[in-house]
Amino acid sequence: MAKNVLILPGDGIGPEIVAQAKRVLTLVNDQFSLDLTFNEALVGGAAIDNDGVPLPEATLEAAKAADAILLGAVGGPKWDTNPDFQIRPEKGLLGIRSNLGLFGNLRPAILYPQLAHASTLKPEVVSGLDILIVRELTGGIYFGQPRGVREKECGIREGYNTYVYDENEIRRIGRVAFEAARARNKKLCSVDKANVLEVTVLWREIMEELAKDYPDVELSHMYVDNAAMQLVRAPKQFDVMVTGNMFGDILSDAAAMLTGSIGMLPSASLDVDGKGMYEPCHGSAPDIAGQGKANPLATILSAAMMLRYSLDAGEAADKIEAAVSQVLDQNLRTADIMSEGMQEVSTSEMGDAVVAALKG
Ligand SMILES: NC(=O)C1=CN([C@@H]2O[C@H](COP(=O)(O)OP(=O)(O)OC[C@H]3O[C@@H](n4cnc5c(N)ncnc54)[C@H](O)[C@@H]3O)[C@@H](O)[C@H]2O)C=CC1
Ligand SMILES: CC(C)CC(=O)C(=O)O
Ligand SMILES: [Mg+2]
Repeated sequence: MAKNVLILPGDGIGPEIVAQAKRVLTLVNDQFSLDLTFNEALVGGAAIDNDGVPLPEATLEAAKAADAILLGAVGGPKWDTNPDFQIRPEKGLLGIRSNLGLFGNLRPAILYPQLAHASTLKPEVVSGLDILIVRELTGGIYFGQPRGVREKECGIREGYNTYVYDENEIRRIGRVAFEAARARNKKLCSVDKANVLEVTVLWREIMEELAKDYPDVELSHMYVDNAAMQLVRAPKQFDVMVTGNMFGDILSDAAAMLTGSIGMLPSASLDVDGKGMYEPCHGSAPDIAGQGKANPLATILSAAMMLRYSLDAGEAADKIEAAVSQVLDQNLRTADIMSEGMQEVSTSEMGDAVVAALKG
């Protein structure tokens, strides 16, 4: 039966990187007779420009109807000064995540051995790195109410947000993380700030409670400030990390650099049934948009995750990941992962190389 993939290019480098991932998907669709169909819709700044809102009703309906979603990135300076905070590109992305219940964000940080020298960290610190950050995606301070900017009685303005998780939200992301750890090296580190924030005292308590169901998984806890430090000091001590929305956002960008570039880090955002949206961990990179400099590999690897997790096409996913490895073996590098002796290529040339490797 045909399966529909909704493509949301978004803003900045979004359309450039998604175009390369779509070429790859179109090719494996033929090679593996996957019977995929593709639709496209607007989200983020592109949707604000066209429809006046970052998440048009038609886009949300198409997202709900799709079997899987591939997103580029949203945002950019053009919309950053919009006085109505609801009419910001990022609200479009957050709206899809919450409306579709995509609470489970998997962000694997894997160092391709060919890129050991592209990382800003010493090769011996990062070589062989393979960690998974499990980030809660539809709760925490990014969604908590109340929020806003108000005026105090004295006339001074104050901004406020609410960091809130209920125990069910913690339990369901905890289960995702324990299951992932069970399928990997059976080590789970829960990251919190339980020395300061009550919400994360509860988080820690629920993780401990869940641990009783997973006696084969070794659970540890770490404060987020230490976790940020440990990630750059000795990242290979981690197997799976689980944390809330904001801490996961920050730690995964830090983890991205361990792999050589944020342009290498894919992600999956899954609901309770495993339906998902797939996107690179980075943003719309306005500083390099339109210049053919963006690394499309995180998006191509996100497409591979989509095939594996939502479209029952694990073999096609394996083939894409092998093709990415092959182009790195050919010494082809976009600017962000460029190092001495390598050949610098543009976004579309990197796409050409992956397509050529897939055609073998
Ligand atoms: N998922 C999403 O759609 C996200 C959107 N954003 C939005 O993106 C915009 C820019 O945010 P920034 O903080 O600058 O983060 P960013 O991730 O867009 O860029 C940070 C740095 O990494 C570089 N970079 C990012 N992706 C790259 C790639 N594929 N290849 C090569 N270099 C790459 C950029 O050139 C920039 O120097 C903002 O409007 C922000 O809100 C930020 C993060 C996630
Ligand atoms: C809404 C996004 C801008 C959040 C983000 O940075 C991310 O999901 O990585
Ligand atoms: Mg982020």
